[in-house]
Amino acid sequence: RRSPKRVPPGSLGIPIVGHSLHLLRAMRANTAEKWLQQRIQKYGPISKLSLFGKPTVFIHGKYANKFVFTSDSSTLSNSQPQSVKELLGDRCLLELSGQDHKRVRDALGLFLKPESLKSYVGKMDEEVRMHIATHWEGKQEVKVLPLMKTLTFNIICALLFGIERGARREKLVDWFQEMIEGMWSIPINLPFTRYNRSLQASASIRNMMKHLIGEKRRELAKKGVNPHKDLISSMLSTRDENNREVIDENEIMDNVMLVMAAGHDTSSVLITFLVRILANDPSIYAAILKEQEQIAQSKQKGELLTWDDLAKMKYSWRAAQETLSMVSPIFGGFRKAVKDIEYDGYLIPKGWQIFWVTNMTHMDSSVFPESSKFDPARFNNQASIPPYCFIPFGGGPRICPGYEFARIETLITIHHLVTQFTWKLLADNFFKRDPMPVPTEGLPIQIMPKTNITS
Ligand code: HEM
Repeated sequence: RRSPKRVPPGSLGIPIVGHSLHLLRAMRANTAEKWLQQRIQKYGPISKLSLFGKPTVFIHGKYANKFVFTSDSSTLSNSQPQSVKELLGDRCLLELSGQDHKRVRDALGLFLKPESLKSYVGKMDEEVRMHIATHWEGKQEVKVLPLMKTLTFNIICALLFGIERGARREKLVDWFQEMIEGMWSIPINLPFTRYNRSLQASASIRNMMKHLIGEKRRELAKKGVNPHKDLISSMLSTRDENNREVIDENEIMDNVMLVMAAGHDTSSVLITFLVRILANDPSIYAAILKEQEQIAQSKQKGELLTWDDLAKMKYSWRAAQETLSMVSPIFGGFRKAVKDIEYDGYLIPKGWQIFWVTNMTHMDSSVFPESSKFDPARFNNQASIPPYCFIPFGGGPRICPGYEFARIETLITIHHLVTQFTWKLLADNFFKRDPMPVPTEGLPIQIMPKTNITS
């Protein structure tokens, strides 16, 4: 019998740096899962290490996922590495717990719930058409990842924040890329560090956002303005029974930063890797094309897609889910022990981090047979997937609120790409994690428009 006072095996490494460099190096070589498997072989299923300046316990498997996603705020709080907290701010959803988390999440949820999203489908379709006309038509080669980041960022700016196209959006997209690259980094702020560059980008974004929030506030003061026309206006207008603002300006700022970062960098990865699969596997391409052509044929020329059309894209979404399973945009996450916790016979001391990893269960053959085979059919019967095993969007009360938003933009984009183009990869299949998956050279492809193929 183990003593309940014993912390898990492993070592905490050297102060501050700990194992962060090992993990980050393995992520860049795309061997992070192997690195974690080696830890499991050496120390067993639970082990201690030190990541991003904090003592950490690594746990995995379906019970670990359930523990992470369902423990309430008296046991676990959400905790991000110091770098994430500094870059996004300490009032963003990722840092809030209990009632505070619920209050802010409810306000965001107003915009991201399916009933609201139904009305965005046509607008999203317009953004995707405009993107393809500008960046794909007439081209022979494109780089998919940077283009998908531009597209998903434009969608977020237009639909959620009402930020017009132009210089402001373009500056923002560059700053966000710079900021996101330092999300998981050792928090040493010296002029030559990645962390320092990300902090500078974060400060520039905040400055611009401050002006934007001011503009929205002034607009709201005018008569007849719809207080729910975008996410910022809506958060500024949410009042309690005493007509006081429910979400203060710091919370608005930090959550705008979070939604912009979380909302575009993830979906762009999903669409990019789906494009990669379609280039590698003609049978998946053919099945998606069949489904999408049936929908295209049912529409007039130029008619926008609708919510009902999306409901017919069942196979396409299963292929997207399988892509998420194989290359999860989010590698994993952190929680913090609010008190001493006894977990599987070990002590997790108060204040320590808990590190969960997304695709440890996706790649577990006892849960997903032949897990390394790309097989969208495993999602035919969603109820057959055991709870807390397919977790690209997390789970429990913190499950990603942008799930539907991501589904809609992915399906609309894939609809237009497969019905208008075929493509061929121009680089190898390697990808690194930085911390998001980045394919070699951003996935350059040769594109052939459909009309040229048939003529
Ligand atoms: C393929 C696309 C996406 C993936 C794979 C993804 C994945 C995730 C994951 C794993 C989490 C963390 C869950 C946890 O800690 O338990 C999360 C949280 C979050 N995501 Fe997403 N996400 C995606 C798209 C989006 C979009 C489009 C938005 C917004 C428009 C969004 C907004 C958020 C927010 C605000 C949170 C924090 C939720 C909270 O702490 O309560 N995500 N996402």
